[in-house]
Amino acid sequence: MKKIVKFGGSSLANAEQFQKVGEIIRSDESRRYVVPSAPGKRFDGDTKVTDLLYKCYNTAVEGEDFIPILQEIKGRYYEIIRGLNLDLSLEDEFAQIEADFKAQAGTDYAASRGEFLNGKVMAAYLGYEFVDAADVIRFDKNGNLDAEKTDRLLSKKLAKCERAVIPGFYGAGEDGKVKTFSRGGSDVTGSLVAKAIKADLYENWTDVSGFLVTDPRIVKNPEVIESITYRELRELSYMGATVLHEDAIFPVRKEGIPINIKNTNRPEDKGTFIVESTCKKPKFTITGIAGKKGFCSINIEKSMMNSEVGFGRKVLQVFEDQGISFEHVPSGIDTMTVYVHQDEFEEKEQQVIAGIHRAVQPDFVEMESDLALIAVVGRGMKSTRGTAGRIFSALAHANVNVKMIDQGSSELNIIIGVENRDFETAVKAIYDIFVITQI
Ligand SMILES: Nc1ncnc2c1ncn2[C@@H]1O[C@H](COP(=O)(O)OP(=O)(O)O)[C@@H](O)[C@H]1O
Ligand SMILES: N[C@@H](CC(=O)OP(=O)(O)O)C(=O)O
Repeated sequence: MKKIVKFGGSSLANAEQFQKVGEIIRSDESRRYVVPSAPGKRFDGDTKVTDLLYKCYNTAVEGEDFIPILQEIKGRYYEIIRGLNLDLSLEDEFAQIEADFKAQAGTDYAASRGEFLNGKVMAAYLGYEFVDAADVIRFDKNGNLDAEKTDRLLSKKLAKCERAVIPGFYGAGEDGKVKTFSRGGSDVTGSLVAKAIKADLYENWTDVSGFLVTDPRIVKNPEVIESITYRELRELSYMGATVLHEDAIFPVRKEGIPINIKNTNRPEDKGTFIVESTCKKPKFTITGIAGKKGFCSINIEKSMMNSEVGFGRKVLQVFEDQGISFEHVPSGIDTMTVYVHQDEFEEKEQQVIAGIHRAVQPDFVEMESDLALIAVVGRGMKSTRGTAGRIFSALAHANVNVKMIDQGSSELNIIIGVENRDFETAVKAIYDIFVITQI
């Protein structure tokens, strides 16, 4: 039996958390490969080491004194080292980091040092071998993960390690330059390691007892999802359920390796199992609710749009030419609406509008910003009548105005657009109807 265990920043924020992690790993012989994140927040209002590193590096680039911030980061690691009574010095590593910051080694390199240093501490604490992710996780020249090469390098290296610590979040290009995944990317590293070692299980340890039906920052103590399919999870994590990085699913999904989300502070809780498929019926009609704020809609109207072959393609081409990806495109007979991320769209707004006018000569283009999208996801929805009806009556009761509805053809999810200010109310109302009152 081989398990890979990934611990998030909340599980490694200080020595006390490290001790819990140590106990978890030592209590099961098969927990042989460990992927740590950088130390996270120790308390509400604290700063993650990764954020301190970004700040420190930006200060260096601006030519200002970055040493006090670097000292603060060093303090975080020595607090852990001392608390664990480890005989470990990070002086050489910090001297190197200081020199590299002066030489402006890059933002990704800077951010990656959080995981690099925590990997060193973890390896010393457990007596496991340290494997630098820069040697085994490869990015191509466009900055995308080279999945095949990574798999080859990782499996070759780890075949020779009985027990190893591989820091999360980063790898390197062919030229050796360090590159990180997007935020939360240690989950992806865990998944890549799971695939490479053909793990029986990928345990992802965090500060909640599994994947919850909805975000605990919106609904107090939501129910835990016992089991969820990769497809459902992909929808939820893409739509903002931050507990697992949206790209962490692909490597393990190919191999059918289950992921178990577990709580470092309550290891006895079963957590959530993420699997390829399951005949277990979900406890409720829906599996989960997630959502994101900050979208913008561009509504295009033109009489007889329905008979103009190629209309949609021409409109979407304008977005493509500006490098903007679209989220949803609901359409009517003479209307078509494109939903995009507001931050991506705002700076190119006028070019897009001009482009649409040139491409399709619309009668009318109207925009609306500050919108939120909510995804209601569940494999059980397909076989249940009235799901959409229940959602909309709950939203009407909560006085939420629905701006857009999009039901995927898989019937796995329903996407609802609302105003940003109604977002939390809408999520609570949907949770209530399906989980609390169940009417
Ligand atoms: N549906 C959800 N289920 C569980 N946690 C969620 C969900 N949506 C958002 N979260 C948030 O995700 C957090 C865990 O992810 P993250 O902060 O990345 O943890 P870690 O530091 O362990 O990687 C939880 O503390 C919770 O606030
Ligand atoms: N430390 C990185 C990568 C990461 O995955 O962290 P965490 O596991 O704490 O979400 C970040 O803050 O983005």
